Amino acid sequence: MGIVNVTPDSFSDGGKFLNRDAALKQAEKLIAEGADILDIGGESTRPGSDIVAEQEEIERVAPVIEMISAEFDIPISIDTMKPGVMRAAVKAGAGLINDVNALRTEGALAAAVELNVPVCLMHMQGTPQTMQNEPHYSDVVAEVKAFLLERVDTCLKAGIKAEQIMLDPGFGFGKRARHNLRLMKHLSTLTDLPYPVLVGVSRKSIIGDMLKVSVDERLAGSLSLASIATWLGAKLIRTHDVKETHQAVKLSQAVMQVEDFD
Ligand SMILES: Nc1nc2[nH]c(SCCc3ccc(S(N)(=O)=O)cc3)nc2c(=O)[nH]1
Repeated sequence: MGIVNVTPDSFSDGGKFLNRDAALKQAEKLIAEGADILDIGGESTRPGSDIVAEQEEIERVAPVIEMISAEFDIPISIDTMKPGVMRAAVKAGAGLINDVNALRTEGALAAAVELNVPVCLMHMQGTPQTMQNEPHYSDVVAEVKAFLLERVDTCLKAGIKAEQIMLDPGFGFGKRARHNLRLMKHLSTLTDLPYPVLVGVSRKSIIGDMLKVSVDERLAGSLSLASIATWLGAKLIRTHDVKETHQAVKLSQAVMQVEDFD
C-alpha cells in the first residue's frame, strides 16, 4: 500500500496551493514501483496534527482520486475518519476505506455500510491530538485485539460483510516504543484471526526510538519491520517506499512459501 499525502504546500508563498501535482507524481512513481493499492490522505493524523475541516479535506482528496482513477487502473483507499470524505472519495473512485478511527466517528459506520466497500479498522488510543500524551495499557496486545474484535462485531451487526474487513494494530497511534515492539512481536494474535492484517510502520517512531535516526534515515528500519510483519502474517504493508518494501516482502514470502521437498 503506497502512501500519497495530499496536504497543502506549506512552503509555497504562504498560499494554500495544494500539492495536487506532487500527489499525482507520487502516485505515478508508486504505481511504477509496484504498489498494489494507493492510500490517499488529506488530513495528517500524526501526533499533534491539526484537524482539517471536512469540506477542505474533500477538496484535497476528491480531485486527486478522480485523476488517478481516470489515468490508472489501481485500487485506491481513502485514509480518513470522516463519513463525508468517505462518500466523496468512493464517488470519486476510491474502492477501500482506511479509517484510523475504526468507523467510530458519528455517521462513519453507516457510510461504510452504504458505500459497501472493504474497510480497514485500525486501533488508536485517543485522538491524533492527544494519543501520545502518556499512552498507557495494562496489556497492549490483549487490549488492541479486544478493541478490534469489538469493532468487527459492531461492523458485522451493522451489515458489513466479514470478507470486507481488514484489521490494523495502529503502530504509533497512542503507543510508546515498548507498546509498538510488543504489538509487532505478538502480531500473530491478530494475523491468526480470519481477517487480513495491514501494518503501517514506514518511517515511524518505532524505528526512530530504537535507531535514534531522523525520518529520512529510516528506510532500513522500515524494511526490517516490513519483513518481520510479513513473516508474522501481515497481508498489506503501508509504505512510503514501495520499490524497496516490495523487494523485502518478496523475499519474506519466498522463504515462507518454499517447498520442503524437491
Ligand atoms: N491503516 C493505517 N492507516 C494509517 N495512516 C497512517 S498516517 C501516519 C500518522 C503517524 C505518523 C507518525 C507516527 S509516529 N509518532 O509513530 O512516528 C504515528 C502516526 N498510519 C497508518 C497506519 O499505521 N495504518
